[in-house]
Amino acid sequence: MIRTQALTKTFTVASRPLEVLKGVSLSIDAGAIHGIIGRSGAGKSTLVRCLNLLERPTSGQVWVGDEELTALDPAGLRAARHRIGMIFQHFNLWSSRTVADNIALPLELSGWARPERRRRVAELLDLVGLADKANAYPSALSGGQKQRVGIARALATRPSVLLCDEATSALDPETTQAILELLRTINRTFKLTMVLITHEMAVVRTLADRVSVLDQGSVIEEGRTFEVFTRPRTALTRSFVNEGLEHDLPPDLRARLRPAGSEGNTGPEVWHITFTGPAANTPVMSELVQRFGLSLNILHGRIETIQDKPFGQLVVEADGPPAARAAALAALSHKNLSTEVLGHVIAPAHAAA
Ligand SMILES: Nc1ncnc2c1ncn2[C@@H]1O[C@H](COP(=O)(O)OP(=O)(O)OP(=O)(O)O)[C@@H](O)[C@H]1O
Repeated sequence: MIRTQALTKTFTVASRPLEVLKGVSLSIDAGAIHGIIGRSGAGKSTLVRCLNLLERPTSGQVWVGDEELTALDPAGLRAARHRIGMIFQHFNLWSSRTVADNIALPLELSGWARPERRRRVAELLDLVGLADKANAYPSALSGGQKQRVGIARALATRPSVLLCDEATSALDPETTQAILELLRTINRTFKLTMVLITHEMAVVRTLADRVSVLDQGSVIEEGRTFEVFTRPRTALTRSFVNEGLEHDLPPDLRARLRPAGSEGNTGPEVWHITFTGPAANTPVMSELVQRFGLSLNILHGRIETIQDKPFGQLVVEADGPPAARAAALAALSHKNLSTEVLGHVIAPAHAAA
């Protein structure tokens, strides 16, 4: 449904070229929800704005359906944009228009007659649960309600694609969940293809079928969300997946944690083990103790779900001779468990020094 080929975008900032997208090729199936994650400044917003040509790429092509948007004339592009909805972090509603009139705007622009507009707006208000707010003004709505209006407006002309630029970043966690559920329902009911740009990993975990990781204008990792999150291949993706993990460690231990491989690595190590599939049902920990004579101290554990599939994460402090630890890590890898050495723990006296 959406394809980009070697997309580049260079801005000119203070008379100097700033290369923000460096050859991005994406392919997103019809009906899929595709997440794009990356650090601030990675180029996510620029990329999503290039998908509907709000931003014209410097080079490369964009297709939506069978149509190459980058080859269209202005009239063709205006027509194509009716098939691509977009929602924004700050909703972008017209404050002087009522909720119903905000939703009707794209219908007016594409020439719908008044009776059809009225019918379509009523349908959309029902869909997003705001039938009783038709005549309210945006200033009288909560953030979640404003985003519901944004979603209704984006869907007004029955697009086949919905672009979501940080759609829940301005909302509290509870409202975020409600909006994500609405987006999921819309995706399933209308088989709408969605692109989610976000820095919130929970959003991607909950909704996205696939995810691309953008770093300094290039896609460095792409795959099914479950695979990318349970087996990250790059350090950047690992840091997204492990977000918050270090904060869940006991403060005393966190203060004594040093990077793996740094000097004085004689103390216990801290391992982060991710359990997926059949291995989650085997007594892995007791095997490590019995077979390798390790002493294991469980520091933190959590079960998360990605699109309703559970996976476990365990952080343990592993003590024992280096050879036994290495053998245990090899055994974990043999069981197809993903293990990362987060670091080693130095003695309290050492840390004080
Ligand atoms: N219109 C523009 N003119 C000049 N520079 C721009 C323009 N739009 C974006 N940039 C620059 O491009 C880079 C990428 O910005 P972009 O907003 O795409 O990143 P992002 O990954 O969405 O970041 P964030 O998560 O912080 O929104 C930044 O350095 C930004 O300053």
